[in-house]
Amino acid sequence: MSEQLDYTKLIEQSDYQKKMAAEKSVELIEDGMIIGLGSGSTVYWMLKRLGERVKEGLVVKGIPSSKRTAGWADEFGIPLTGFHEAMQLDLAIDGADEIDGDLNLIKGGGGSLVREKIVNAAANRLIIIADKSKMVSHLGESALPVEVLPFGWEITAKHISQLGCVTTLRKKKKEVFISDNGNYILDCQFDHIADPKSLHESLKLLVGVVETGLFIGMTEQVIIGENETIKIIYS
Ligand SMILES: O=C(CO)[C@H](O)[C@H](O)COP(=O)(O)O
Repeated sequence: MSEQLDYTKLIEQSDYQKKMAAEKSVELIEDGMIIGLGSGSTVYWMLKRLGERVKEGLVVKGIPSSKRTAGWADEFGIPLTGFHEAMQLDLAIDGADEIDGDLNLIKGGGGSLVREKIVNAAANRLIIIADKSKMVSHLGESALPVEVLPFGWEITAKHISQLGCVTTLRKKKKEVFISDNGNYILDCQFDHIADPKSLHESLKLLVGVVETGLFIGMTEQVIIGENETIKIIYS
């Protein structure tokens, strides 16, 4: 019974930290900006707060990095646009699964890594929001998501595993998970990612690989919710 209670408390605590970091990030949004809208549960809180500011009169447009984010933005009244209207974004705000000391990231836990990378790369500044559990000394504690074409995914998985990992085809409710782009995700568990940049480059050379969840040298600032406080880390 007490174990059950502790577990519930932990969930609530990490959610609270995500909300604090997310709300802090919305302070960086100014009138007239085009914003890259990331994906995930931390971004949910950012969208909720941004929606409140839009209702108060803030004029912004967002480019969503997933269908789910587009749905939430709609729900909160945040106007959306696309790259046909804006090729350069003022700011992107996104979550992460792991963040190392150089602010390199693993992303794609929610399966939106390709669109997230396109949106984040088009932004002048990338702000990452997270709870403190996401900070790691080295990337690779959790599996690295890699989006691959469905055709021949088995052979792509074999080539990826030859780089020194165990690959698992992502499933959701026993069905193969399909990304917003109609592709598969391979979750690749390495012992330790010693050199994230060269791993990313090696993966990108493999036919069938669409994109990796390694986001190297893109982050300007990380906002971490830590218990009752906020920690900001600059690159
Ligand atoms: O990369 C992502 C989705 O593809 C998310 O940003 C990442 O998984 C973090 O999610 P959460 O905020 O729910 O912890």
